[in-house]
Formats: sequence, C-alpha cells, structure tokens
Amino acid sequence: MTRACLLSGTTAALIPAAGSGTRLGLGFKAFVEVGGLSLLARSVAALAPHVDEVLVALPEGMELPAGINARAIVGGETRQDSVGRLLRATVADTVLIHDAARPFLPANIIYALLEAVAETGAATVALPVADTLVQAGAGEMWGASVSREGLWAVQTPQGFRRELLLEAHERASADGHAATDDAGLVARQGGQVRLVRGDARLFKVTTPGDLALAQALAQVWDGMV
Ligand SMILES: Nc1ccn([C@@H]2O[C@H](COP(=O)(O)OP(=O)(O)OP(=O)(O)O)[C@@H](O)[C@H]2O)c(=O)n1
Ligand SMILES: C[C@](O)(CO)[C@H](O)COP(=O)(O)O
Repeated sequence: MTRACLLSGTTAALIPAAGSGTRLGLGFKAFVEVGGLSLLARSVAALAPHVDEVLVALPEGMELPAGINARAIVGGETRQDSVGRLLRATVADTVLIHDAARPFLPANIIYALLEAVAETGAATVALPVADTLVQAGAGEMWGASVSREGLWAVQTPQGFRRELLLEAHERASADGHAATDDAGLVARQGGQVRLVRGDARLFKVTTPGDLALAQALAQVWDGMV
C-alpha cells in the first residue's frame, strides 16, 4: 500500500528535535547515537519514504548533520512551540508529527496512521496501558488507585489535516493553554481523534535506562533491514 492510495494532496513529516535532553543528560538528545546512528537520523529515515517532505525543528545554533535528507528550522522554547513553528513552515495538506526521540518506527504503523487520518482528519498512535496505575500521595507513598480500564499511553507519530492542527495550535496560544502533545489540542476543540494501536518499540528515549534499551534494540532492528 502507498500513501497515494490513502490521502489526497501533499504530506509532510514534522519532527520536533529541539529539546535539550535534560533527563538523559548527554546534551541535545536528537543528536545522541544508538547503534551508530542518531535518534534524529533514525526518525527521519523511517518517515522520509512515506511523505513529500521532512521538516525538522532543531535547537538554536545547531545544524542538520550531513546525510540527513530534510529541511531544518529553529525550534521554540517548548515542544508545543517547536511544532507550531514547523506547522507554519509547510503548506502540506497532511502532517505527521513525530518525536525525534522515538527512533524505532515500524512502517506498518505509518500506513495504519495514514489510513486513519484519511478517514477522520486526526489520529494518534497509542498503546493500551498494561501496568497497574496509582496516584502517588505525599512522600511518594501509595495514594489513590487508578483504574487502567480504557486508558491508553499516547505515542507518536500523530497525523492531522494541517489546517485542523494549525487552528488547534492557534486557539491554544490564544488561551495560554500548554499541552504535552498535539492530538490533545485537537480533542480540546472538539475534534475526533482516532487511536491507532502502537508498538512497544516506539518508546520515547527519555532517561539513561531508555537509552540502554535503545542500544540493545538497535542491534536487532538494524539486523532486520
Ligand atoms: N523545546 C522543545 C522541546 C522538545 N522538543 C522535542 O520534542 C520531543 C519530545 O520531547 P522530550 O522527549 O521531552 O525531549 P526533551 O525536551 O529534549 O527532554 P527533557 O525534558 O528531558 O529535556 C523530542 O524529540 C524533543 O527534541 C522540541 O522540539 N522542542
Ligand atoms: C508527544 C509525546 O511523546 C506523546 O507521548 C509526549 O507527550 C512528549 O512529552 P515530553 O514530556 O515532551 O517528552
């Protein structure tokens, strides 16, 4: 199946990669390598075959490393700001927003997401929660139990008709509303967002423990292609 079968118009992959990587502690996280390739290079390579253009938001003063086939802009103070800038830097009809920090993106997930966006105009990859959940009380003690029934953990990529997401970002800016992702902004203004079943390998590299997992997974992943 190709994108042309699924969506009319043009499609862009927008990759926020301007974070400082504070929790990982190794400098700008998108440039950290696993298995000899940066997180950013892996995310771009996964999406490039499925879209008309790839745009990346980088930290101020950083340049795209050689060999990454994308257009770069300067990101903002927050992830939301970086995505807002990316949205305004393209005229594509459909956009796929994907964290540079999620380097292992299977192609079948991209197809499923594009199919869902073609139907609803907005969709995100997400996974049903598998662990028991608790709201921590004071002193990091067990507070209130939280039912996991119906709860999904949201991943990226997230796909949208660009005009819809732009409107959601503009409304959030006007209201001073901060969000950790883009699908939530569309849902906030009444948009229908389809949940597309994700993949454990799409985890976000956030902490040193995640990086160790990514190093191990890279061996398997790179052996498959
Ligand atoms: N101002 C920002 C902040 C984040 N991001 C991007 O948003 C994605 C998810 O952010 P996260 O994993 O939290 O990255 P950091 O903000 O770098 O991490 P930390 O909070 O540990 O500093 C990453 O690809 C990151 O580069 C961005 O483009 N612009
Ligand atoms: C967009 C995201 O990856 C969906 O889970 C997540 O919200 C990013 O959060 P972060 O705190 O900016 O890493």
